[in-house]
Amino acid sequence: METIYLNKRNLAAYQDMASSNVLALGCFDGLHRGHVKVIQSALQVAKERKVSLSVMSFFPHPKTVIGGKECFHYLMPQSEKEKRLCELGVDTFYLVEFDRDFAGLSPQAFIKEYLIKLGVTHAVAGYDFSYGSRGAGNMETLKQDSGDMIDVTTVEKVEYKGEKISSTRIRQQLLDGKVEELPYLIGHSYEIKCECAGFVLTPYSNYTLPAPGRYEVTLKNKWNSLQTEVVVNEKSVMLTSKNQVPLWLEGNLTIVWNRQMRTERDQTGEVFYEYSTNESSA
Ligand SMILES: Cc1cc2nc3c(=O)[nH]c(=O)nc-3n(C[C@H](O)[C@H](O)[C@H](O)COP(=O)(O)O)c2cc1C
Ligand SMILES: Nc1ncnc2c1ncn2[C@@H]1O[C@H](COP(=O)(O)OP(=O)(O)OP(=O)(O)O)[C@@H](O)[C@H]1O
Repeated sequence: METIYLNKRNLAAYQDMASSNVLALGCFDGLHRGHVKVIQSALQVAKERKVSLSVMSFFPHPKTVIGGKECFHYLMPQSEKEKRLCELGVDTFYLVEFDRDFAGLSPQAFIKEYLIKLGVTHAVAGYDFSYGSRGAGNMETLKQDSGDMIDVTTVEKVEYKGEKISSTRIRQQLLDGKVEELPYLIGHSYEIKCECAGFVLTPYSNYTLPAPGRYEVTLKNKWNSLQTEVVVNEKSVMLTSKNQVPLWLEGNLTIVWNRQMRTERDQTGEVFYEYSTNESSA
């Protein structure tokens, strides 16, 4: 998979090199089940049409530019998104620089300069995708904005428990410490890559830590895995003292968040921990 960091300065050069492709559109932070459905739908169209599959995403997240949100909780760094998109069969990943100039493009200008001139013949996105200044363009206007040059597939809402699966919902679940339910939203447990030194696990940037508390997790690298307990503080994760720390834990690790543990007190007032029981099923 080729990743192209696209901006107004290099756009013309990539337009010159463009060939026919199917494009999936959106931010895709966390690559949850709704996102995967969009990309799989686009892959199917690309196979039918025998053309390549592209994904166009925006960085930084539009909400940080439009909404002025300085502290934004990303679910995954771009490097992780690239890895997952490659596994999903994407040939070209356009990461467009989202700045105020870009946000001000009219819907028609965006479709012409960033889709038609980049060889897009079919666009795929979810039912709620929007584009162009003030988010005025949507899935109903896309074909018309392209002067009928681009066909459109709209993916219907993917839900869990009657509500849309969204990156916002996943962020909220993490901030509430409810990691047990995330496999139903993401398709697998939430994972964070980190650096382990002694008892301290320091997450790399652009992940969202679950709320402070105690969790049952799986720690893994390429060769080993260990089911254990950790305590989350403001910015770091600590192995609990009862852990025997095997040597292989030092260095790069992935934390797989399995479930939060509840704090309980026995009759003498002594604190102990139990697995939370509010697990849900699909
Ligand atoms: C060219 C362009 C201009 C945009 N301008 C705005 C804007 O002015 N206001 C806004 O809220 N969102 C704007 N957006 C962001 C979209 O509303 C939307 O968040 C983005 O296309 C990503 O889609 P997604 O949120 O479905 O992933 C713009 C998007 C594009 C592609
Ligand atoms: N649950 C869903 N069902 C179908 N399509 C979806 C779903 N969630 C997102 N999409 C589509 O996936 C693409 C990426 O969407 P986006 O990054 O805005 O995800 P999101 O989960 O809605 O994010 P946020 O909560 O930050 O708005 C868009 O085309 C969007 O319409």
